[in-house]
Amino acid sequence: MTEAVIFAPVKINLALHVGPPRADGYHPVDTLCVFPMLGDVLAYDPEGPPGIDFTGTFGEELAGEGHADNLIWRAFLLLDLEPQGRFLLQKETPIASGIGAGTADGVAAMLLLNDVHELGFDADQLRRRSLGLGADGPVCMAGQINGGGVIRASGIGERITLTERCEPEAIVLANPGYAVSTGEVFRRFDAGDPSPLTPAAYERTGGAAGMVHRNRNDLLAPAEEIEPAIEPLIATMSAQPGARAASMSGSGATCFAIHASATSAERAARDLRAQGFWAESSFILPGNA
Ligand SMILES: C[C@@](CO)(OP(=O)(O)O)[C@H](O)COP(=O)(O)OP(=O)(O)OC[C@H]1O[C@@H](n2ccc(N)nc2=O)[C@H](O)[C@@H]1O
Ligand SMILES: Nc1ncnc2c1ncn2[C@@H]1O[C@H](COP(=O)(O)OP(=O)(O)O)[C@@H](O)[C@H]1O
Repeated sequence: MTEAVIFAPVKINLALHVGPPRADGYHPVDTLCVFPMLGDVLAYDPEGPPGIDFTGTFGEELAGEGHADNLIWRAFLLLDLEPQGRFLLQKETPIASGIGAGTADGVAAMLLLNDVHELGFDADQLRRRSLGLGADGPVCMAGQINGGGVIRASGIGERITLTERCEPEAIVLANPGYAVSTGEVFRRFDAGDPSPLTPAAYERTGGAAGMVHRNRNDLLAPAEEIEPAIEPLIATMSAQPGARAASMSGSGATCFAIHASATSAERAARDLRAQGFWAESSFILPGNA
């Protein structure tokens, strides 16, 4: 068998409405996600010695954690497959940063294993099993299978209620350089005595920027309590020439801005890097459906 390679795009929550916790502690959400052409690259050699090698800008950070704890390795368990073979992860995305990159790596591993070992799981089965990667599993699986587009998820993230093509708009991502724990952000959200969940507004009018303007990220305020650099970063990104809307993704601390053109997005990312942020510009993947 030959080595197989897959790209694992990150997830951006254009909208993230959250309700008070359920009895099991998990929170109901209604979220609209898109997938920029930014992410990690995962290769798999089914005949290599068992394990994961790490490379790329953020590879070293993960190498210390060992392969058994990596979401990539969990893919074997979720597909009822005996762990085998060697992965190479080119890690180009910040860890624990609200863009579901670890989850996307796990999803990519599930897709590779399903393909290489001809396991025969269909899209529905893969989506259901991907919940074992975390609440973000199904939305990341749906996004990767669809090649992007707008994916809407509810429940705690397991119910995919919309999959639609979108425009390949220019986008900038920036991170202040601190990992923010998702669990801790949700705990702070609870301390704010949350109101019942309000559904996110979805209309194509105004594209991705319209979806940001019509909605909220309910985790922004609690994330900001943990990482005060978030609000000023959003303000900076909103004020950059060509920016049409800016917000924070997921539980943070990665922020994003939708841009009028690739040129303004590239310039904005360059300026943010010069200010010391991790920043990249790209396009939103339009998707197949
Ligand atoms: C906030 C979101 C928005 O897309 O994204 P990220 O910030 O992680 O990218 C997700 O809901 C995160 O999904 P994920 O990161 O997979 O969460 P999990 O590993 O399942 O859970 C991490 C922690 O968040 C809490 N959690 C997660 C999802 C949810 N709907 N309610 C929760 O209360 C869990 O209680 C747990 O303590
Ligand atoms: N392949 C992976 N990439 C990133 N983080 C991973 C991976 N596997 C396991 N993790 C663990 O998952 C946690 C958060 O993952 P990540 O998806 O990056 O967060 P977020 O959804 O907030 O962007 C980290 O604490 C990290 O230790």
